[in-house]
Amino acid sequence: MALVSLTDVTKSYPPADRSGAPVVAVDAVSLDIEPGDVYGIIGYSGAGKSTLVRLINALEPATSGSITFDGRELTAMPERELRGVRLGIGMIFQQFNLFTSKTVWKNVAYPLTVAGWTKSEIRLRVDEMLEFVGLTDKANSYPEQLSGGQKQRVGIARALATSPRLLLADEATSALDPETTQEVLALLKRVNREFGVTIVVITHEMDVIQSIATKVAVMDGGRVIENGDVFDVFSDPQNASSQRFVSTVVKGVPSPAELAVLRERHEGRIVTLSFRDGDASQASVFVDLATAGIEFELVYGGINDIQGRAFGHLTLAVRGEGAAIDAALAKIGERIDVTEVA
Ligand SMILES: Nc1ncnc2c1ncn2[C@@H]1O[C@H](COP(=O)(O)OP(=O)(O)OP(=O)(O)O)[C@@H](O)[C@H]1O
Repeated sequence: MALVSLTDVTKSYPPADRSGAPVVAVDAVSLDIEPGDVYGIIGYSGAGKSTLVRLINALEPATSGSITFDGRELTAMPERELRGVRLGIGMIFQQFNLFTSKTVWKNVAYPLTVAGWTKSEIRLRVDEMLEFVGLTDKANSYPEQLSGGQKQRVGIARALATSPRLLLADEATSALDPETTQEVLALLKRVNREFGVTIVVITHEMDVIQSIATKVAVMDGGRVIENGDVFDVFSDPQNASSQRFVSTVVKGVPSPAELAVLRERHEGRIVTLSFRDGDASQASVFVDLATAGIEFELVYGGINDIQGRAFGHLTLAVRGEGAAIDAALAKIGERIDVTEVA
């Protein structure tokens, strides 16, 4: 059973002025987040990601549709019960949202105090969490004495202290430099693997999805326009907006401008070969070209690795006798996608 299930969920806000139309922030979204998923939700600013998060952690009611958490319908639940559900959901933020007047130790202890844990239980748990995030030596520091990465590690320790089943990370690495981002993402991977916590990662950065997510939903104008396994969406995005996001991290097919440069620099025909894990091997394709007496040169592209599975687009300049090239490309085209681009 899905841990979080959204069926046809819509959230609209009243118009800013009386003559305007309502703002549909989330539009007929259906999504299943399974236990153990690291589910990435990507979209540009205004796509509806933060609204979706507020619906999942029941901070706001949906206008229509159904949302279940662990099989329980949230939409009709009384506030007292919703509070219980929220305890099962941890949250981390772009700006960390730590209490600046409390030490690191007290920040992590806070949700446990609210949940009514005893002093000795709290002591054990806070020490355990600080050790997990590698900040035992910072227990008595204040947030302002920490780097951004350390602050987010405190945020993670605090969010996980009460052992939630779901962690919502809303642009949690957007304020961090690339190296610190990778450290925090590595920590989130451990949270997922070692504690079995399901994670929803909201971001506008595709490399965050590439590093950590197992599934991804692309949002645009309040709608989920594409979703599925990260490998499938990265290796074969179906939608123009998804293609734009993918192209920020995957060097794929050359753009028209890049193609013009390639054409100037290289003689012969230019073809793009698209490889996908499970298709023909690169070696067999190159053997086919060589046996047909075709000269070839790799001029653009690369191979990507998504969770141990490879895919990529290799653009070649090929030279040789026209009919021989046609025959070889036709033979290769039976096994992988071949696009003659110039
Ligand atoms: N409380 C609100 N009242 C009115 N309109 C809202 C409210 N919250 C969000 N919206 C509108 O809903 C749309 C989606 O906003 P949302 O913040 O969910 O997008 P987002 O993808 O999270 O963008 P960002 O990354 O900039 O936060 C926007 O047009 C926004 O102006």
